[in-house]
Parts: sequence; structure tokens; C-alpha cells
Amino acid sequence: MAATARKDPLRALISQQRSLVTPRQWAVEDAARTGSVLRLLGPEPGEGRVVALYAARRGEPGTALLIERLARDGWRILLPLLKRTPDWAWHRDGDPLAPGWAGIPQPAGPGLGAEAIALAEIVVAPCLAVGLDGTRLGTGGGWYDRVLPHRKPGAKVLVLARDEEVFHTVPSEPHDVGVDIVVTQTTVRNLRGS
Ligand SMILES: Nc1nc2c(c(=O)[nH]1)N(C=O)[C@@H](CNc1ccc(C(=O)N[C@@H](CCC(=O)O)C(=O)O)cc1)CN2
Ligand SMILES: Nc1ncnc2c1ncn2[C@@H]1O[C@H](COP(=O)(O)OP(=O)(O)OP(=O)(O)O)[C@@H](O)[C@H]1O
Repeated sequence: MAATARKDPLRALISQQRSLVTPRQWAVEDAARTGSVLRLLGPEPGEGRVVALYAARRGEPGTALLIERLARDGWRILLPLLKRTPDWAWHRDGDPLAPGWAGIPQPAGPGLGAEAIALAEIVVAPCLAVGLDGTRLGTGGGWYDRVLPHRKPGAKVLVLARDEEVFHTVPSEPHDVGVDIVVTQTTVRNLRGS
């Protein structure tokens, strides 16, 4: 079966599993993933360093606490603007986020263009599933596959996932962009030995 046809059943399975996770369980897991990412980025303040994150909606590995902590540590934060064509806007500590496409929180703007991702040294991307070979299964819009090629050379792509969403490999197509780091509630994996 073609990869594209194998993606949807896996998306449905993971979405079903995620729908069974209680708010309490999300909070515990999110706290663990947040701690791991903060440790990975190092103890010193970000001081103007740039990270591109996603603003999670309910039912995705959370980023609210991570965004808050990074902003307070001085990191400059890029968040997606939820148009079909990828775009980014700055998010400053305390700025309100309003629900956009599919209820995902988004900053007010202005849009900086897809290429703004090139400012970031690390990109925290959403996934539904991830392979230890670096394959990533997203929600199906191709948004990250279109924007990640604009990232700075050497910028790491990190995904947040649940333990049961990590496989040896997941269905992928030539346009799919690989992942460097996988953070779950129990593990941090550097996939490219860097
Ligand atoms: N939390 C989270 N953020 C994320 C993603 C995600 O999966 N989860 N994305 C994962 O890829 C990207 C968003 N993907 C998108 C895919 C399609 C459209 C879209 O079709 N927008 C319409 C309607 C806009 C509206 O209603 O305001 C359009 O532009 O016509 C928007 C965003 C980036 N941010
Ligand atoms: N670089 C690209 N340029 C144009 N179209 C693309 C590109 N990457 C992906 N697409 C298109 O986007 C659609 C969805 O791709 P795919 O199923 O890989 O999304 P995804 O990786 O799950 O989603 P996302 O990247 O938003 O998390 C496909 O029809 C694909 O052809």
C-alpha cells in the first residue's frame, strides 16, 4: 500500500489513543516533556536566541508551559500563523493567543513570512507519530513539510510525542522532512547522533 494510504489509519489510531488520555495524565506528561526540553536547551538564559514552537491545542502534547518558561528565560519565540501557507509571528511573554484554525491558539501577528523559521536554532514541531529513523507523521496538511526546508542549516527539529507514538519507522513520502530529536514523557532521543 502506498505510504499516503497507510498514513491515515495510523493517524486515526493515535487520535483515538489521545482521546483517552485524561487531563491529569496530559498534565503529568507535559510537565515531564517540558522539563526535558528545558534541560536540553541548557541552564543559561536564552537571551535573544530564537526557538520556533507550535502552540498545542487540547489533545496534543502540550506546549503552554514550555512557551511560558522559554519566554521568561529570554528566548525569542516564533509561533505558527494558521494559514494553509505557512507563516510565523513573534510571541512575547504574556501576549494573548486567540483560537484560530481547528481551535489552535495563535498569536495576533503580524506575519513574518515562512522564511522567518530560518531565525530559529531549534524547531519544536507537532507529530502524531514518529519513527526512530527520523520519519514523522503529522496531521496531514503538509504545513511543516513546506516550512521546514527554510530552516537554518544545522537547526534541529524536535518533536514532542507520547511513548506509544514512537515506532521504528512510520509511513513517509519523499517530501517528508526528518526529525532530529524525539522527546516523550520518559525519554529524550537524539536520532542523528549529534
Ligand atoms: N498545534 C498545532 N499547531 C500547528 C499544527 C498542528 O498540527 N498543531 N500544524 C500542523 O501542520 C500547522 C497548522 N496547519 C494548518 C493546516 C491548514 C490550515 C488551513 O487550511 N487554513 C485555512 C483556514 C484558515 C482559518 O480558518 O482561519 C486557510 O488558510 O484557508 C491551517 C493550518 C502549524 N501549527
Ligand atoms: N514541500 C511541499 N510542497 C508542496 N506540497 C507538499 C509539500 N510537503 C507536503 N505537501 C503536501 O501536503 C499534503 C500532506 O502531506 P503529509 O501527509 O506529509 O502531511 P504531514 O507531514 O502529516 O502534515 P504537517 O507537515 O502539516 O504536520 C500532501 O498532499 C503533500 O503532497
